[in-house]
Amino acid sequence: MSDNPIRVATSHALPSYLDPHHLGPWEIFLQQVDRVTPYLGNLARWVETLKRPKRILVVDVPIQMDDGTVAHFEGYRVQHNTSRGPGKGGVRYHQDVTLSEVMALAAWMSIKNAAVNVPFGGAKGGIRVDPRKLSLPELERLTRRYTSEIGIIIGPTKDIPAPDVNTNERVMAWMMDTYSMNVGETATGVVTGKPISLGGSLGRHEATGRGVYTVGVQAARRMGLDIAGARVAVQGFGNVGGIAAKLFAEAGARVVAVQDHAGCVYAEAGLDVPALLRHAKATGSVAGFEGAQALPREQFWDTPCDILIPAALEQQITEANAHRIQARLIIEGANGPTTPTADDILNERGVLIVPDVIANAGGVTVSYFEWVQDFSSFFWTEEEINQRLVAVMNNALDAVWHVADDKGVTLRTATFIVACERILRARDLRGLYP
Ligand SMILES: NC(=O)C1=CN([C@@H]2O[C@H](COP(=O)(O)OP(=O)(O)OC[C@H]3O[C@@H](n4cnc5c(N)ncnc54)[C@H](O)[C@@H]3O)[C@@H](O)[C@H]2O)C=CC1
Ligand SMILES: O=C(O)CCC(=O)C(=O)O
Repeated sequence: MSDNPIRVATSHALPSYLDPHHLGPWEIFLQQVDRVTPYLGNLARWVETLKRPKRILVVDVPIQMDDGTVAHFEGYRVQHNTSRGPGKGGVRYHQDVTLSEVMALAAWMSIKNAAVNVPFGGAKGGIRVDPRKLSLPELERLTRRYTSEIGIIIGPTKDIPAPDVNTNERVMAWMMDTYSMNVGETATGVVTGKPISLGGSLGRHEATGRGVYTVGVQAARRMGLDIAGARVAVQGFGNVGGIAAKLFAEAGARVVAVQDHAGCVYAEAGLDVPALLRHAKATGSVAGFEGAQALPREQFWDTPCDILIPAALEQQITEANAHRIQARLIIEGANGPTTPTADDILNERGVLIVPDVIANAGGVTVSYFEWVQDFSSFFWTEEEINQRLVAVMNNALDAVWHVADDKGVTLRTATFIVACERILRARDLRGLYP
């Protein structure tokens, strides 16, 4: 950190574009920053930087529907912080997406990218739409129009989108194609999570779930919890939850409960995860899976288990259900699944939480590998990717574990300490103009 005595005026006022009564996940992020501030030393003078996204773009996305009418959707791209490199983070399609939610998701990307030390800032995007209600051509038109609208701020060296909830390789291919058409050259590096034949990376599809599994195994080992035979409950059975469940089952764990948006299934002896994945792919949900007991969705939180993996949406573990959770270890596959109050309850109960900003960083880590491969046009084997991924995840977890032990804080606060120091040191070194 420089000794230059820059004085930064601080103001705790919320940005005027937010409704103070409906801050949602952004409020959680602000509380997490407040918790870490006392540990930041002189860098704390820059902390307000984290409480204000660098850039916010809200776009109208009009498309022609199949019946000839024109529908308008609200889209967002938020670049939270770019002190350490271009913005990086996924794009979510969901009917409940809001600006404050995308702000929080972008901010968690800044923390996550710094925690695993990939050279990116944090960004995130979203469209307020229920994609299940669109036909495939409507979804393509929506994606292409959205990409054109945010095209003024994204780019391979500016901000690089990727998949998130309800987006996938196909959506990334459309985004890449639209951006490329608009700039007049094929720009594979503008998005990651692409199909392999379009500059995608081997291992990216599985990377987030593999990262969740990798840190889960490490954390379990440190707690003396055997993965073989451990009971695992998973909320969300998409890209992250589905693959994490598969890897835990392959390692001999019993995946006893899975809940998704439409149902919850339970089997004390362990679910047949490959069969459940086939069922969910064919029907769109785990609901109706034969060979398992159907539970009311809310009962998911009471299921006897050793490891809980929330891998759906934010604010799922709250003060209302934190007391009911029976797991000893929670590995956050989702972004922001635990509210700060629930965090405190679980910590007091001795439940170990591997926070989202480490646990689900495997996806962006392999996105970084994809971006590097696209720039060099030289592609690595899946074995190389997975080895590098496991090394990054293990090193990051080791580092934050050490900080947590050293300072007597939770893994979440330790991860925020490591990440905020990296971001704010970069900010400090860059200085202000003039
Ligand atoms: N895809 C990726 O590479 C990464 C995703 N994440 C996070 O992981 C979480 C899941 O993302 P993906 O697996 O990619 O999404 P996805 O769209 O592939 O799957 C989402 C899953 O969550 C379920 N779900 C949705 N609403 C639910 C609800 N109210 N209750 C229970 N289940 C519900 C869906 O049924 C589906 O099974 C999100 O928080 C996302 O931000 C984090 C890092 C990277
Ligand atoms: O792969 C990426 O760039 C970001 C994935 C993402 O959105 C996330 O980690 O939450």
